[in-house]
Amino acid sequence: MTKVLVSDPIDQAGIDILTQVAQVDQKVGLSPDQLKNIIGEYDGLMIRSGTQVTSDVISEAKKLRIIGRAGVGVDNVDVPTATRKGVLVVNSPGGNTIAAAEHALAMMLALSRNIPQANGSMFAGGWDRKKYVGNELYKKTLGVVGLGKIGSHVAKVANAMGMEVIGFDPFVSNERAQQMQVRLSDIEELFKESDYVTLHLPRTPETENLVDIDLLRKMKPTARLVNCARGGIINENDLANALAENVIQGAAIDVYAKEPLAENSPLRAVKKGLVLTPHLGASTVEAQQNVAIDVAEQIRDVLLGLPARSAVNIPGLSAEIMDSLKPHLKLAETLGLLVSQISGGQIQKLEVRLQGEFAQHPSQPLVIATLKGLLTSALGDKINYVNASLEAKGRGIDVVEIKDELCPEFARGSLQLDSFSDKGGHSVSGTVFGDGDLGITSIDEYPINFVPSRHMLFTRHRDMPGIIGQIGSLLGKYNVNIASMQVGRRIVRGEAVMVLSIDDPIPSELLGSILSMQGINEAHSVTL
Ligand SMILES: NC(=O)C1=CN([C@@H]2O[C@H](COP(=O)(O)OP(=O)(O)OC[C@H]3O[C@@H](n4cnc5c(N)ncnc54)[C@H](O)[C@@H]3O)[C@@H](O)[C@H]2O)C=CC1
Ligand SMILES: O=C(O)CCC(=O)C(=O)O
Repeated sequence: MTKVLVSDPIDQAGIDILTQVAQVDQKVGLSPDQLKNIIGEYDGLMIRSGTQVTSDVISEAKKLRIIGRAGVGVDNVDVPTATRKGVLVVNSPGGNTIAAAEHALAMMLALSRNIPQANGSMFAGGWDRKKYVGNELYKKTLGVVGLGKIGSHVAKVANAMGMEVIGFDPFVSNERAQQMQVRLSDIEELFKESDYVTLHLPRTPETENLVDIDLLRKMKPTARLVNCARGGIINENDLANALAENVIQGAAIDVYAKEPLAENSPLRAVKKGLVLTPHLGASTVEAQQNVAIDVAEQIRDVLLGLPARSAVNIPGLSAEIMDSLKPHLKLAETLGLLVSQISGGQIQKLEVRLQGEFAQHPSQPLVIATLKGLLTSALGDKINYVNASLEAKGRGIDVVEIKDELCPEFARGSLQLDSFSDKGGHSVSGTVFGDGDLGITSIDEYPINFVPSRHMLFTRHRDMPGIIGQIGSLLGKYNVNIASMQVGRRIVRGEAVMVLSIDDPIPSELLGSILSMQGINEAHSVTL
């Protein structure tokens, strides 16, 4: 029975999708040890930001295939460990964009008009109109740090509200910034010039403590800072001190270095100018439905053997790409399997030659599929699209990609793998026909033409009368049925290759007998 654990509160729409394919256990609030103890039972795990999926947890997983994060940030998942274990990590990159952007805008407005303070005072019996005079956003300068999905929506709304928007994002071009009506600046200038600064970048080793007391001191004393991105980007002690010393006028914070925020956090002791929310950026009914559906559908698909839309740890391999490249990926995997089984040694280098149509597609998925095929004989079902590149790297396989847009021989181009091992080199190539069928078109540069089948016998032998008949008789003796045969050679009576499609695998004793025949240079049993 396929089982999925849901360990954070997830909208029912997502649970309904998961129950189409799995038994769904909802266990919210598990301690790290409790999660470790039960994770072994599950094929899928669905979380929000509350569950810490540490390397210890992933190490205890026995059959986990997918971790689905109903949201954007995957900083609560040890993605490198998941990748090493071949566990797919998926998220919902766009499901809560609007919710998070609107929360940041709400925080700016709440700060400018003292709404939380005025509200508190009203419920305490007060009526203070002088104390809570605020500022308008109109004509003020907003600095947006991180101009991705959320940052660009904030910029759009801010522009519409009459703000001047400047931005800092090292990965955004001037053209893109112009489209967003954002003037790019460096980070120090942005902090200096802005009346409001809002953060919309990920937490990474580079962005941790990015906003410290030095940067805060660059801000205007009237400036306000909003963080609805990730905790840890702002140094919380520095922010508390900056507010206490009137270095800046205010801040609104939704996310914290450690969540839930500790009771004795210096932020909780700040007396004025600070608005805090408990990581509510994505907490709208709409966003929670969006992310639950988006991620549950991906978990369902992966458990059914289909690709995921937003895989975090197989970049460049979206469901759309996998769908459009289906036969090409199948060919890449098949050639990888084939070359690994005829190589016979420890492969040290693999050249992946993409020609014609193959060179026009993104190469990364095709290379990953090749490596998956190449390592399947050694690793069985432990190898998949998630960990294939990492496993190949770990085994010291040097992968070289060669692209050639021309391919005069085959209308749809061709893919060739050249492997180099301690036992010498081998080469296989193939193509995809118009109807999506696969064809193997050469082995060790001998032209050949066959449709790959589950079991095959491959030989390199002297091209001389009687040798093929002898192999046929031996197969008959072992009751191995031949489905089809293909022979390729370059010189008459020189060396030739033969591929037999057979109905059953070749027993090792039979392979030994074939290898001991006169004129046989190599024989390999291949299973795809
Ligand atoms: N408070 C909440 O509940 C939510 C928080 N988030 C967080 O919001 C942040 C932004 O999310 P999205 O816009 O969806 O991501 P995104 O990936 O679309 O955009 C992030 C942007 O940050 C930029 N960036 C990366 N490093 C940078 C640096 N050192 N300086 C400046 N810019 C840098 C990237 O180039 C990218 O354009 C993420 O940290 C995400 O986890 C997202 C949803 C809800
Ligand atoms: O799941 C949540 O509520 C947090 C959302 C969030 O921070 C994210 O999507 O990155």
